[in-house]
Amino acid sequence: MNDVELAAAAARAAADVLLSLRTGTATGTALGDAGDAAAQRAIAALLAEHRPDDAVLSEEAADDHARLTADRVWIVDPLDGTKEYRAGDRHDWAVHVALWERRSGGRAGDAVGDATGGDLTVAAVGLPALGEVVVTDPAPVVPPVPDGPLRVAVSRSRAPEVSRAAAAALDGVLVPLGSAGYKTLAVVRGEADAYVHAGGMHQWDSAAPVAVARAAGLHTSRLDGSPLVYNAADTWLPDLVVCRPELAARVLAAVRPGA
Ligand SMILES: Nc1ncnc2c1ncn2[C@@H]1O[C@H](COP(=O)(O)O)[C@@H](OP(=O)(O)O)[C@H]1O
Ligand SMILES: [Mg+2]
Repeated sequence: MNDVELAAAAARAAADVLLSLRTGTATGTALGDAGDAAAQRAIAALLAEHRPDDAVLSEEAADDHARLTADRVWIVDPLDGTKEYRAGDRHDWAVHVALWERRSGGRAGDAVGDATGGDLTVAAVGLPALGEVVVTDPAPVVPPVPDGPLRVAVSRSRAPEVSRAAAAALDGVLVPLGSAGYKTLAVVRGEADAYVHAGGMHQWDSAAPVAVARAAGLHTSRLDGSPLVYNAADTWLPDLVVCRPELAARVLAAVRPGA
């Protein structure tokens, strides 16, 4: 099994346990907690079996700083959009499995290009409620823009002000959705044209979806236009823009800090 096949298998394994828990008796917070834990176990077991020497950074496990000197680090969010998952009848939640690899010659703290000496290389994002797993290879093909106003995906529970600025700059409309993975994949799958977030997030919330979005040819960056850096010591990665490349200049002009 190569890396992308492993990422997809891990996302599928997590999707299976999450879907099966959702048809059981647990509801609300108990369902969210059970889902987080079961999806973490499913992914961790596959990674440990097939890549025992790789490091892992997961929302649901202690952060082992050995990852900072490792050559290969899986960045995992076993269940992104926990609120939407536990709502029971929503489809906007996701499973994130990404691989970060050190560039040849890249050192910890390397300041060249990406500040961590490496970057995301492979990923799978599971959209269990849709029965889909979207991967970096084969790269997804973004459908053409449909007629109608441009659509900016935004957190349904904490919509940042900059998302409104982006929608205004595009003469577009806001589409409130849960899960950073689902919103990024909404742009990949042509349900939205941009996704703008600010105010807080961690590396695992965006790593796998951003890798898939990059593979699909979409623009991905921080609000200030700088690259999204993964496997940094601090897991906090608080803002991002994912959009069709032809919209990037207009979106960034509207959301840049101080704009
Ligand atoms: N201000 C913030 N601080 C920390 N995490 C945030 C955040 N805003 C969003 N997130 C995280 O990003 C993911 C998507 O959020 P949203 O659905 O609001 O867009 C969620 O991940 P989890 O569901 O894995 O916790 C959420 O917890
Ligand atoms: Mg998350």
